[in-house]
Amino acid sequence: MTDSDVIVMGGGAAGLAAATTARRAGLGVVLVSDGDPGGDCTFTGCVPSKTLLHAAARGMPFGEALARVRHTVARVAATENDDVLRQQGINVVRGRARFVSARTVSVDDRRMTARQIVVATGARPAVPPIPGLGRVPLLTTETVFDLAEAPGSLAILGGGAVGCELAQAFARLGVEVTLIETQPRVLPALDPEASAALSEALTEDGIRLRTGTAARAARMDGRQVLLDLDDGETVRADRLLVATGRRPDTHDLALESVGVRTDERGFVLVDRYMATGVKGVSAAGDVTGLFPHTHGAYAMGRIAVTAGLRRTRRPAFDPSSIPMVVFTDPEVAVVGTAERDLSGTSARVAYLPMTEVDRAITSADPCGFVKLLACPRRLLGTVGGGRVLGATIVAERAGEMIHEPALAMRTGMFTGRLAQAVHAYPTWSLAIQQTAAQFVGGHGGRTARPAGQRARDR
Ligand SMILES: Cc1cc2nc3c(=O)[nH]c(=O)nc-3n(C[C@H](O)[C@H](O)[C@H](O)COP(=O)(O)OP(=O)(O)OC[C@H]3O[C@@H](n4cnc5c(N)ncnc54)[C@H](O)[C@@H]3O)c2cc1C
Ligand SMILES: NC(=O)c1ccc[n+]([C@@H]2O[C@H](COP(=O)([O-])OP(=O)(O)OC[C@H]3O[C@@H](n4cnc5c(N)ncnc54)[C@H](O)[C@@H]3O)[C@@H](O)[C@H]2O)c1
Repeated sequence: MTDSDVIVMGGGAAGLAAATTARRAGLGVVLVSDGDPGGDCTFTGCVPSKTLLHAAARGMPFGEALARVRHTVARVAATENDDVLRQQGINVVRGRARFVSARTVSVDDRRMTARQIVVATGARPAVPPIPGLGRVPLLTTETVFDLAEAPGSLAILGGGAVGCELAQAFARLGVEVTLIETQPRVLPALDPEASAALSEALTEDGIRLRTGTAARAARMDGRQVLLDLDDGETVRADRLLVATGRRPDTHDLALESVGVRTDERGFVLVDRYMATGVKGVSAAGDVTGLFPHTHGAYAMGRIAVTAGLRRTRRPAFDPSSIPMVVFTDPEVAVVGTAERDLSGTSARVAYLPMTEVDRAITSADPCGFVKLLACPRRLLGTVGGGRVLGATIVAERAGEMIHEPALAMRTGMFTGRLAQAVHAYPTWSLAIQQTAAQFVGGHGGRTARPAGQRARDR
């Protein structure tokens, strides 16, 4: 029996953050990982997908692009492997962890106890119950980066972040891509204008978008996959990638035996301190379903440990000002509240198309926009432009630009400060200054409008 202060189940972003935070606090830590530390982000998520997008944008041949992916994954994995963790004093145990009690975990025939246990077991691709799909050799994000050669054609189910990013990467690598999304638009959870701008870009890349329709059956015809869609069309492709979301990896943890509650999809229920309600047991990362991105997983992993250490001023997880980015070209970046949730309120919207931003004009294709949302401040009203509630940016560098409004939100800044701060010319970020100026006077004839009201001039 091994005894320690903290046992972390899972070696992905959340688990690594929990383990390193605990170690830095001087605690004895056991990290149980059933695979190489790094998890989804390093091996099957962010790192391979961003490398593939980068290689595809530079016109690399498929074989070279996939070799680049393997090389990059190995490079990142080497920064967080067992040796690196052991040097930090983290005791890495390989195997699959399972609860024996709220203080005891088993890994194969080994038992370990700790005062605190962090569940950070992540999520796995979810495959929808489409008749015939079980008999089709499908790809998921766990296998797509292992392809030895380029398929001639690829059908992708799901137009979320994975579907859009990989559709563009494969299309630019010369693969004929059809993207099928049940909702009426790609990235259905985001601002409709962002979906429209990205749809245009994906279509320009030669991707066939089939939105607002579902596959009702899947079958093989020789070596090809056939998908019968609701609207009567049959999509034929050499390979099929399923990117329809993820399910939590909790089925064999014996959570119920220790009283840890899950929602109807199996995600672990936690409060804002990442506590499960069972004393000493917390959870972090994708397994909670709260904010399924690496930086969210890191933040949750840190909080799961630090909140357990402190009685007062406990850090809490607050995703309201954490940005997320879809790394397509153009990038789509979002933080905070969306315009559709502000209709009928006193919130105002400032909008600037990239066709009016000099840096975008100097690039080949000035597509996209910046949209900032702000509301009056208590007692002060719209003085100083109010405070920032959210932003959606579609632009070549949207992923970098989004952090300025995110910081404004996090620090409760007056929106007008973004307009006052002199930005360098001609940067992409200058678009933030120009958009913010619409809350405090105007810019280029544009002023902020009430949320939910369509602008006359796009
Ligand atoms: C294709 C793709 C691209 C993505 N791109 C981005 C991006 O660009 N930016 C971004 O922020 N996010 C991105 N994400 C999301 C990001 O990868 C995840 O949000 C993040 O990796 C979640 O980390 P986690 O630690 O919660 O879970 P995971 O990384 O899944 O880690 C959980 C680990 O626990 C292990 N495990 C499971 N059960 C047990 C057990 N019983 N015992 C021991 N170990 C166990 C698992 O094998 C895994 O290694 C992407 C995801 C995908 C699929
Ligand atoms: N850049 C990033 O931060 C990034 C990139 C990729 C993935 N991720 C994360 O990884 C996770 C998985 O991404 P994802 O894109 O698979 O999930 P998702 O939930 O973001 O998107 C899944 C999409 O599939 C659609 N869908 C569901 N069932 C379908 C069906 N039967 N046929 C066609 N479409 C269907 C949904 O409407 C949705 O648009 C998400 O949590 C995502 O946030 C993040």
